[in-house]
Amino acid sequence: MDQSKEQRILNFVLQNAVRGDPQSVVDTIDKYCSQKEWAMNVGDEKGLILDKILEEAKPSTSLELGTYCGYSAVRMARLLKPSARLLTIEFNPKFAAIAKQIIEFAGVQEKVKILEGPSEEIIPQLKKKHEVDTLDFVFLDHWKERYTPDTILLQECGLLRKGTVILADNIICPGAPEFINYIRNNSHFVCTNYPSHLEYMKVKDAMEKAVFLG
Ligand SMILES: O=c1[nH]cnc2c(O)c(F)c(-c3ccc(F)cc3)c(-c3ccc(F)cc3)c12
Ligand SMILES: [Mg+2]
Repeated sequence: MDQSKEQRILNFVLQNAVRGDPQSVVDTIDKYCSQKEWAMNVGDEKGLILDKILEEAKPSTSLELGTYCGYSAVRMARLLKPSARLLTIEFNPKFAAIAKQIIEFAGVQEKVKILEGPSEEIIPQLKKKHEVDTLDFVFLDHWKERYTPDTILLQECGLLRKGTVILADNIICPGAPEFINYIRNNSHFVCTNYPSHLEYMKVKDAMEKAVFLG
């Protein structure tokens, strides 16, 4: 059976990256996806914005919505302090299986837990089943139509605290206009826009940071 693009990305990592070196895994995926096959990783340019905002937040407990191949999970985990944890939710079981292998190859599996299933089902389980108190950092990078309902769900489940940082990818391309309208007109959030470009392309994109005020 023909290999999937995600399987080809995994194979390229296994053959070209350094086991246990998360930076080499990030660089190797960026090399493959910029030179061989485009893929929807946050990429190197927006990845630097993610790095800076994550380092400022110094989170103990982080949540990612949209694992895909694990690129941003590895990218974030490489910057987390040893006791910090990243939970990442992926709906597609094939993507989750690839991400598991890439996260393990990078050597960050102690910090990262992949939760397979729909975000609307898993978010309400985070406190009791996954022992989360509140979240310090949230990276929205799944389906744009879920950005707003999942942000509301996180609030309803008591998972946000004063100062929780939410960072959303793809604000321009493919765009999340409904989310932008919601979050910028919500007095419980302070928003900042970070113009950038679509991963591996010259197309304009942006990320939006929203800090929860409680
Ligand atoms: O779905 C996504 N999740 C997370 N990040 C994404 C991302 O960073 C992207 F750049 C794209 C994207 C944007 C432009 C394009 F032409 C193709 C794909 C998508 C996306 C959008 C619509 C789809 F039908 C499939 C994928 C995503
Ligand atoms: Mg994205």
